Amino acid sequence: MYVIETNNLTKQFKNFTAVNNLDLKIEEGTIYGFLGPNGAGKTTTINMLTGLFKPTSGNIKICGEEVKFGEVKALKSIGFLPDVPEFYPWMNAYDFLKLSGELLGLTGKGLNEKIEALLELVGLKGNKKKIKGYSRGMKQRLGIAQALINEPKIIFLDEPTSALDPIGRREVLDIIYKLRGKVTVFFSTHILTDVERICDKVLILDKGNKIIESTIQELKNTYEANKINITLSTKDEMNTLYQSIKEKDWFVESELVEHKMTITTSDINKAQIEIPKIIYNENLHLQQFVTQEPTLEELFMQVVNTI
Ligand SMILES: Nc1ncnc2c1ncn2[C@@H]1O[C@H](COP(=O)(O)OP(=O)(O)OP(=O)(O)O)[C@@H](O)[C@H]1O
Repeated sequence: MYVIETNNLTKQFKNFTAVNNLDLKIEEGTIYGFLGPNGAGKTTTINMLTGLFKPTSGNIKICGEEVKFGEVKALKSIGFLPDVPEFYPWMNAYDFLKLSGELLGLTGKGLNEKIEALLELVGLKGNKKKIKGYSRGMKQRLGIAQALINEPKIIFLDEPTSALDPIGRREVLDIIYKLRGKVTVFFSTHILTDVERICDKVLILDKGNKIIESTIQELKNTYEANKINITLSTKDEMNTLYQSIKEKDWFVESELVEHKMTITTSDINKAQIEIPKIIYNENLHLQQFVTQEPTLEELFMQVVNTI
């Protein structure tokens, strides 16, 4: 069974289509990266999945239960951290989680134990500070704890790392990673390195359309490497190599820094065979020859530029 399933999910704002016929099938326990440039339709999709926006057409099932706008039944199994979470600044983390739990009908020792475990998970245990003194990263971590308080099967995190510095981002990603296999995490972002670090599966959305959905490795396999990094002994040797390859039909461009060169090629197989032959024939001293895997960023640009 899929924990999140949508068919032809569409949202129009007047004549503008923000999300277009989106089909999702997400398996339990997945860390799912929902990727797209600004304005792609990520927040609109999350708002429909969490019952905040009524879809124009299409349907949504959460844990097999149809999501009907205005009904909370299907939403009992989800937790949600919006892109701009709101807190009561005069409270501390414990009191805030206690209030959040009580609003969901949780009480007593069970709630207390849950709060302690969540504070431990998000690194805020024993922290007595008021939320108004929190950094953005601390607020996001508290927001994740709040999203988990009702022991949801799925949590939706809308751009949880976007406004954070590298340390704050790492802390949030580490928490998400710890949830792997226990909770399904649906996490939107436009930061590609975040996705690369923790996601099992990724979907790229652009202008409301699903462009691609796959594992990161499949994505990398689909989009072949097209760069080779070469290091020779000297800059002169590098110039010799450059003169020999610049007219080749597979040569696209090169970037030279001292005795290191990155070559972009239109035919990685030919380049991998011909460059070592040239190096051998010219008596050049090869120190390093590495085919560079495309980064997710390069893939993203290729994918998003194809339509
Ligand atoms: N209430 C609304 N009324 C009209 N247009 C809207 C509304 N909400 C969103 N849009 C438009 O729908 C498109 C998708 O917006 P959305 O916020 O879902 O994108 P996003 O992928 O979350 O972008 P970002 O990364 O910038 O948050 C945008 O062009 C936006 O201007």
